[in-house]
Amino acid sequence: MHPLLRKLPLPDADVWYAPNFFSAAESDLYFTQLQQQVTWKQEKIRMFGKEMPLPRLTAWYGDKAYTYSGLKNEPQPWLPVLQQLKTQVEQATNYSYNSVLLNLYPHGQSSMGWHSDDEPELGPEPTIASVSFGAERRFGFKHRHNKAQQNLYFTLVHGSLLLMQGPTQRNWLHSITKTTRATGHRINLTFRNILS
Ligand SMILES: O=C(O)CCC(=O)C(=O)O
Ligand SMILES: [Fe+2]
Repeated sequence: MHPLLRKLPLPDADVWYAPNFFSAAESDLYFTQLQQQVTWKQEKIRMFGKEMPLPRLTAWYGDKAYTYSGLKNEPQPWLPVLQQLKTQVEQATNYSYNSVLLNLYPHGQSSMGWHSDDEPELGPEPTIASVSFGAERRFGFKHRHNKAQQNLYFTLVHGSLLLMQGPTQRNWLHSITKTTRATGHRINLTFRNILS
């Protein structure tokens, strides 16, 4: 494992975190490039028979289509900046990815509800590498089976790398919680490998 990645204390999981995976200068540059070059979309999902805008902007790049939150995502072709990030993340995590989901959270009320990345096309024990730039946000973990296990929260900082693998998705949900604090833009990328 890359020396900057430290194992987080979650039972029944395999989660690693490197707060300063990218330097400050590198992170600032990536943040600006991603904000400007990515084609960000405001997607809608059907919930309880109603069309609801997702509480964040998203983009999907890579080699394969993917169904997420009930949406069929047709991929856009890789951008050089995304390919460069992918290579760095692949070297650090010793794994290869063929897709990336990007999320842009414009303010503190922009969020992601509790979910697992457990779609069948990710396989039984998906490896997911998550990179964050911009504003710091709280990332929550909730155990799916053990009600006595309290939720655990970590702050994902500018230039950080989070790696979730093994039984993590089977045993835990995760989320980005809302905050009433004034918060700037945050960009997150989750690199995934879609099986065919
Ligand atoms: O923004 C984040 O850190 C979480 C993203 C996430 O969980 C996802 O895209 O599935
Ligand atoms: Fe997720």
